[in-house]
This record gives sequence, C-alpha cells and structure tokens, in this order.
Amino acid sequence: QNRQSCYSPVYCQGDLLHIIQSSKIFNDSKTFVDMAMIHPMNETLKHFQALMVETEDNPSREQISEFVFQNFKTIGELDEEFPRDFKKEPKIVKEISDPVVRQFTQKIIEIWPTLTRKVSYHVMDHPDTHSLIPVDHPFIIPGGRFKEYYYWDSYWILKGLLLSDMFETSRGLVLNLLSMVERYGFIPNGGRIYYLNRSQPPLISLMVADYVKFTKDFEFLVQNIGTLDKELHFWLDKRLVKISKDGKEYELAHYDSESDTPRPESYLEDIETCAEFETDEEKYECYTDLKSGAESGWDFTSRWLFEKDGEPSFDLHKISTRRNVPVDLNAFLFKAFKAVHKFHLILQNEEAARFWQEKMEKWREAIDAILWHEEDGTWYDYDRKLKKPRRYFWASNLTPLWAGAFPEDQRQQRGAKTVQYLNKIGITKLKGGVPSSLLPTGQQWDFPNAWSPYQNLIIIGLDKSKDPNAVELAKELAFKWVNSNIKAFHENKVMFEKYSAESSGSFGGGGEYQIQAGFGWSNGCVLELIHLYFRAKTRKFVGFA
Ligand SMILES: OC[C@H]1O[C@H](O[C@H]2O[C@H](CO)[C@@H](O)[C@H](O)[C@H]2O)[C@H](O)[C@@H](O)[C@@H]1O
Repeated sequence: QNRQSCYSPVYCQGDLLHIIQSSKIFNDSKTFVDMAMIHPMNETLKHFQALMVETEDNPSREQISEFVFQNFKTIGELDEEFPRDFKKEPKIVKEISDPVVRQFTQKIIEIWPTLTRKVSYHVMDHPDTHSLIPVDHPFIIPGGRFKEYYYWDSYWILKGLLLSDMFETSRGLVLNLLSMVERYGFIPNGGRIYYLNRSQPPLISLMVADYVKFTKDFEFLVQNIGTLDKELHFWLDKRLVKISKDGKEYELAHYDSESDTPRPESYLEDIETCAEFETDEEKYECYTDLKSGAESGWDFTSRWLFEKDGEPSFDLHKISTRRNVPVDLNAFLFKAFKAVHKFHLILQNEEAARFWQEKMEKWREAIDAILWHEEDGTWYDYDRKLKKPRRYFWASNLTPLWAGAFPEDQRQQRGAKTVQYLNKIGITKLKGGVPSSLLPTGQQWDFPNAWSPYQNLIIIGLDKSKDPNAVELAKELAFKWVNSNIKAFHENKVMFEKYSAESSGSFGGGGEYQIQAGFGWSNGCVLELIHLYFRAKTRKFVGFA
C-alpha cells in the first residue's frame, strides 16, 4: 500500500492522472493538475471510464486531449483582487533619495496588485472539482506557473508587503497559513491538494514576529500563539533525527515527506527519474526523496544527491534527501524556537516559554556540535549515513549566522570566519550575487543560479555579526544584488524567480520548468535590501546608476 500524495482520484493518483500526465499534452506537467473540472467529479470519472472502454484502454494523444478540454478548464478558480490597502507611494518610497532606486522601488510596489488573488466562490462551493485549497483571505502568488500561495515564499512576500504599508493584506496572508495548521496540523508546501504530503521550510513563527513588530498587534499574538506551537510540534514530532557524536546524542531535523508516489505536478518527470530502479521498494524510496527535496524548497540540488562515496552527485536519481541534515532547516527552527519563546514570555506563559527556551538551547548546541566546522570556518550539511559533514559550499551553509545559532560570545568571530571562507572559495568575486552552490548540475538550486532569499539571509547574517569586514561585505553584496535586479528589470521589464550569479542583470535557468517572472519573493527580498541599505538616513553608497 502506497503512502499517497493526497486523496483525489483525479488530482492525486489513479488511472486518469496517469494517462493524462503520461500523454504529455502539456509542456508543463503542472498545467493539468491546476485545471478545474467542468462537471462534478463522479461525472468526470464516468466520462473517463467511457473513454477507456471505447478505446480498449489505449486512448490516443488526440483522444486524451479532447477528453481533457471537454472536462477541464483553466479559468474560474481564482479572482484577481485589487488589495484595498495598496498604496502607490508608501513610506519606503519617500525615504529613498537616489532617483534610480526610488523609481525601481515604486515599480516593484506596483506589482503587488498584479499578484494578488482571492479564491472564487465556486471553489468554496465545489471543493472536489478543484485542486486549489480554499482560504478566506486574498493572498500574493509568486507569479507565472505558480498561481497559488507557497509557504516559504510567503515569508519574503510578507516582508515586502509590510514595507509597502499593506498591513491588511499582510494579516490575511498570515491568517491563511495559520488556518492550514488548524486544518491539517501543518502548513503544506503550497495551496493545492497535491502539496498536502509535505511542508516547506518552517517560517510561520518568524512571519508572525515580523507582522507583530510592524503593527504592534499583540492581540494577534494572543489569538494565534497556540497555532504557532502546534506548527513547531509538527516538525518536532515528524521530522527529527538523532545524531551521536563523542558519546553524546543530539537531535536535529531533516526533510521527510509523508508520501512515496510521484509528485502529481511533476508526475512524468518523477517516473522517469526513478525508472532506473528495479524494485517497487526502491522506487518508493526515490519518490519519497523527491518529495522531501520539494519540501526543502530546494527542488532540486546537489545537496540532496549522493554518489556512493558521499560526494555530491549530478544525477537526480541519486537523490537521498532524508540522508542529509540540512543547515538551513535547523537554523530556521532555532530562530522559530527563539521567537516563540519570546512570545510566551511576553504573554507570561512561563511553562511554555521554558519549553521553547530549552529547545532553542538544545538546537544551538547541536548546530554547533554537528554542523559547525571549525577548520573550514563555516557550517555544513551532515551526511547521516557516513556520519560526516558534506564539505561543499551551498548558500544555505551560512544561515546560522543570520539565525544567531552559535554560542553568544562567538558572533563577531563567526562573521569574520564567514568572510574568509567566502573569499577563499571565490564567491565574493562573482558579479551577479551568491550562487546556490559551485556545482553546475543543471538543477535549479545549483550553480550558477542565485536566489533572492539566500542573498538576504547571507547579507543580514554578515551585517548582524558586527565584524567590520563582514559588515562591509554585506554592503557590497546588497549593492551587487539590487544593482543586478534593477539591470534585469530595465532590460526585461519583469522581476525573475532566480538570477544568475555569473553576471549582473542576468536571469537563471535549469531545473524542470522554464524561468518564471513575477516574482513574489524576489520583490519582497529586494524591498528588504533597499530598506536596509538605500534609505536616505541609512544610505551607505554614494549615488547609484
Ligand atoms: O513544480 C515543481 C516544483 O515547483 C515548486 O518549487 C519551486 O517554486 C516554489 C514557488 O516559488 C518555491 O517555493 C520552491 O523553492 C521552488 O523550488 C514547488 O514548491 C515544488 O513543490 C514543486 O514540486
């Protein structure tokens, strides 16, 4: 018995999905699973049975295509929504003195209404005929093929909304995600039922922290603190691994999807990737690791691919996500424990505050013992099978600096070591930003792709360390990134999902779908950097062209 993706016989598994996705009638496998049924589900399934009988279980590509267009449609599930709290010239714009950066910032802010959506009443009334998970409030989509909300994208989208003074939209976006915890016990990867078997990096507690910091809405905290506890317990209950070192046992987390079937939105791709394996058991393991890779948000990357000797592989079928103890996941959890600990202190819940403080201290200790590498002066993912660090550069290695997940007296030293490490491996010489890795595997979370969230995590981490060289490098990297985003925007009139680290102003590629424009988290991240480095009061660069 498989652990299924989800339960719809149309969108999650079964003959209909298999036949349609195998026929390759769409260039992008996600297209079909995002279509809505025109008729009730039972009728759709009857029409499919009729097609199979009529064609003796062997419909042609044309017959499948005809069936799809007679029974499914691409419109009607999402309404465009003009956000009521949209402001053309929020405070951030007025604070920027450089005309180029100011004009760019205004253009980015103008993108928010084009990415705002609301679930239509039809989905609320007929949830079975859609893959979309209905939510009450409007939300911001990443853009392009991503027409639903995504868990970790929302963290950086929220930062951008708050900096754009869009507090009502921000509140709704957070409430939507919190409602997922109440409904499912965790926050799924994104707002489609086929994402229900996995989460994404746990950032909701930090989202609530940002929302409350901006709005001072402590009542919001009172109302939702229980839900934040619940979400973190999901990670503690379902994603923990134990690691022994020098006679001591530590607990850290890894990514681990609950399901071992192909991703419905990348169905054929997954079948092809796992085809090398002969036994069903091996295939199930392969599908689980692909889904766990998607849970990490790094789908896909050499981080999850292992050669026999433990070296990072270039072959996707050598995926073993669960074998890896990821630095960033544990840094995110550390910071979440710290935030929730602080929330409980504010709310005078002493027992809960103590509980989360204990977790935070345990994680700090474990990150330092297992993931920090003193000799190389950086953090590394940990290979559970070979019981050793994976001594390769991935942008995620630096997230403990941002999270403050190290002994408190080490802050400046860790910042200094990080600068030395980045210089030594040549990252600082790259013209477009910090790449995900130095390995050109063709996967989208590898070289030369550079993703906005990790620029911000690295820049803010370096800056927070207070080491003078690190603070200087943070400025340089922020300048480089904003400059590259502006250049690409001028040339293409859009913001991209990912960029290239190799040259300024160029966008990324690779992976299993075409480069997407929009783009939720890129917009949020660049606004955060502009807010930190380009406001008149804080501006650290002279001029910008
Ligand atoms: O359809 C393939 C995969 O697409 C998503 O992943 C990528 O886009 C997400 C939205 O911007 C982003 O959160 C993720 O980090 C990207 O790699 C989706 O999240 C995957 O689950 C999906 O299989």
